[in-house]
Amino acid sequence: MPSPIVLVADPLPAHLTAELAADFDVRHCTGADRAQLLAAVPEASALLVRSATRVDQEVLDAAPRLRVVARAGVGLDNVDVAAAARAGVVVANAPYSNVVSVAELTVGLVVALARPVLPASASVHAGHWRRADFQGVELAGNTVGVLGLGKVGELVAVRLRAFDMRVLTHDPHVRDDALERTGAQAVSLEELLRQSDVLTVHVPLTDTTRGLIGERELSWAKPGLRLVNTARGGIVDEFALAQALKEGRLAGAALDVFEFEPPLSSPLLGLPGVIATPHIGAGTAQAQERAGREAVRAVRQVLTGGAPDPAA
Ligand SMILES: NC(=O)c1ccc[n+]([C@@H]2O[C@H](COP(=O)([O-])OP(=O)(O)OC[C@H]3O[C@@H](n4cnc5c(N)ncnc54)[C@H](O)[C@@H]3O)[C@@H](O)[C@H]2O)c1
Ligand SMILES: O=C(O)CC[C@@H](O)C(=O)O
Repeated sequence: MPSPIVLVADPLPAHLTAELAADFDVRHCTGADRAQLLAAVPEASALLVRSATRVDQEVLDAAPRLRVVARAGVGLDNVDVAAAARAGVVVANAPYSNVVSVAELTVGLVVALARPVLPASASVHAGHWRRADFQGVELAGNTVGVLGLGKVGELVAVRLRAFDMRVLTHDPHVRDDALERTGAQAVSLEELLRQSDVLTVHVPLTDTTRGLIGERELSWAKPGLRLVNTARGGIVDEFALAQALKEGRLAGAALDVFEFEPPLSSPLLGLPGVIATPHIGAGTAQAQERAGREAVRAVRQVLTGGAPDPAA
């Protein structure tokens, strides 16, 4: 009997896909366009993705043999989980694989907004020595608002408490034990914006969180707010954010994620005070290894008939 086909649609560590190739027919279509994906998927029993490949009804319809979609990462907004369930396809993600990496990048961005490290470095490289141009603010004593006190939000809160920041949170499903571990105080979304010097976004992108931080919410912002988003584009309205930055109501923003990636037409690109990174929250060797390993394990479990770990 021929080996089941495992289609690798986004880049994963090569040694992990090589391990799978010992037992399955592993085929790669990383960097493929939509038409190439649709052409490759009909034979596949398993599909391995990260955040770039959109697995929607059209892909599922084109894949009658598909038994598992394994997402090497946390967010499942690129997978139509309900459609997969209807088609009897297991969806598995790697919920703890990269949360430390995302939290560490977030803290780095919070620091980089408070102390203008990036423009100062560019200035020195350009041959200048302008110490007075790069005054920042201390984080100690500032208030950070953590929007979404889940796995990443909690790690960020604990790390920023160590900077002597006061931590507020807004999360409709917040658990008491998370509040205890972080020392965060739960407030409404409006109070979060009114009181925070730094707002950091850690909610998933869903129908209810799309546009959660828009014009109205930014009108509540404490003057000089600095905003960090390492969760998903689409949660923060990029046009409303750009307007608030241009009007000087916000002091800066750091974004690892954009509504459209790459964000070629984002109003935020080129704005002073904006730090932009190319969705690298999970971009560490350790996170990639863990996420890839969990995804590969899910594929193996489903294709060999073991009980799969459910997506979280
Ligand atoms: N930049 C990256 O590379 C990267 C990597 C990993 C995860 N992420 C993103 O980070 C997100 C968060 O990850 P996580 O592991 O902390 O998820 P999580 O599920 O553990 O936590 C999400 C939290 O958001 C809360 N929430 C949901 N709706 C809310 C709302 N309307 N207002 C306030 N809070 C709300 C939930 O109650 C939960 O506590 C992921 O969904 C993913 O999109 C990005
Ligand atoms: O594909 C990636 O590495 C990004 C993953 C990240 O956004 C996640 O949700 O886990």
